[in-house]
Amino acid sequence: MGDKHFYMNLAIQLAESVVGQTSPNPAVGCVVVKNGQILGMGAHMKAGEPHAEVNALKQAGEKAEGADLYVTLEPCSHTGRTPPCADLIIEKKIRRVFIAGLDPNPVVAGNGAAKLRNAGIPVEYGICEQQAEKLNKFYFHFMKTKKPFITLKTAVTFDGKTAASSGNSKWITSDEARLDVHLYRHRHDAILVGINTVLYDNPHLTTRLPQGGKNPIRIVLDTHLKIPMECNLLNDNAALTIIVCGKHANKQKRRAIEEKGIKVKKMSAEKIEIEPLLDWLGEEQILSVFVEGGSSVHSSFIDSGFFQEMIMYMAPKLLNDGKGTSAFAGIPKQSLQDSIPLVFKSIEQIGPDIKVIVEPMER
Ligand SMILES: Nc1c(/N=C/[C@H](O)[C@H](O)[C@H](O)COP(=O)(O)O)[nH]c(=O)[nH]c1=O
Ligand SMILES: Nc1c(N[C@@H]2O[C@H](COP(=O)(O)O)[C@@H](O)[C@H]2O)[nH]c(=O)[nH]c1=O
Ligand SMILES: [Zn+2]
Repeated sequence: MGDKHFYMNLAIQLAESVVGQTSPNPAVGCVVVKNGQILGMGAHMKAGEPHAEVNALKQAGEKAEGADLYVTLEPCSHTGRTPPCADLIIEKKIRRVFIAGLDPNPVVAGNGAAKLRNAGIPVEYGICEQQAEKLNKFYFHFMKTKKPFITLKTAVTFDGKTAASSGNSKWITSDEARLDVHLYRHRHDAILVGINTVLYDNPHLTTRLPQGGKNPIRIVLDTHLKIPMECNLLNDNAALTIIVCGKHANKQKRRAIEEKGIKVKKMSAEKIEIEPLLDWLGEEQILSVFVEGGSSVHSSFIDSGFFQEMIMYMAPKLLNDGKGTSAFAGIPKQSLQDSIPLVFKSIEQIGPDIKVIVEPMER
């Protein structure tokens, strides 16, 4: 592995360590090297704080002059909440810049690299580009679509049920699988469930990992504001919570919920439609949403065509309950031709369960 890839992999590892905490900014890592000696390493810790290049160059100090700089995203050339990194790199007299990929943010895209070249600093890019892009797939998707990246997650028995006909669903999958789910909660900006999940499970929808983790914004789709006033989500103050309702939802109920400091988003239509919801979430700078169910919510995302990834945890349990809740409750289909083509991305065992990740096939 050439030394270019060695140092870019180190920068990617730095970026990987901060995934989940930099939104709405990308997770970025940077390494400053001269004569095979690492002079500085840095990552972007949090939106609004210094960028990865600033942190790495600070560590390198005056020795940065004539050094090489490896960074997992094209250095910014604009002043958002922080000054442009490209200018700092020029000021510090860096010799060469290596970047994994261009920044899809239209404000930056290519300008950072051009600014460096115009200042006489050669820029080479495309080093470990796929790995770096995968790291920031939420950010890249958002910059392209201005809508959040949607991950659907469901947990089913071997016969595809998410609950017995009694409504009971505790528990389908193992502690190990449920712990894996909390990693996704940490990495997504928001978690979303339907009102039935709230009525049946009274969930907290918080991230409970041994190492801690960030609680995502909690979103409940509740067209008629059926949410019980005494439920956990409205009373545990664990995270920013948004209840989404339809145009005709009861005004008194809306005010009562808002008095608890909970945001109520009233859509302009009677029912909650997915595309306008995603447009609004994008405007709110929410770049990724983990949709944890239930079946009717999953099906509305699937029938709308707005989902980028689906994770299914399957337990080695056979409920064999003909009236049990099926994982999906979409509109009736005439034939298999109407099924949605998927691509299996990975299949792995987690404890006694299996975890399958699929993506919709690009049409
Ligand atoms: N019933 C199961 C799941 N059920 C998932 C539902 O969304 C449930 O409301 C939440 O997990 C509630 O829990 P919390 O208070 O938010 O931690 N998910 C799983 O992965 N396995 C299962 O067995
Ligand atoms: N996080 C990051 C970059 N993020 C880029 O800068 C934008 C945010 O700018 P600001 O509001 O000033 O923080 C963000 O949308 C993305 O285009 N750029 C970099 O050079 N290095 C970094 O570490
Ligand atoms: Zn920057």
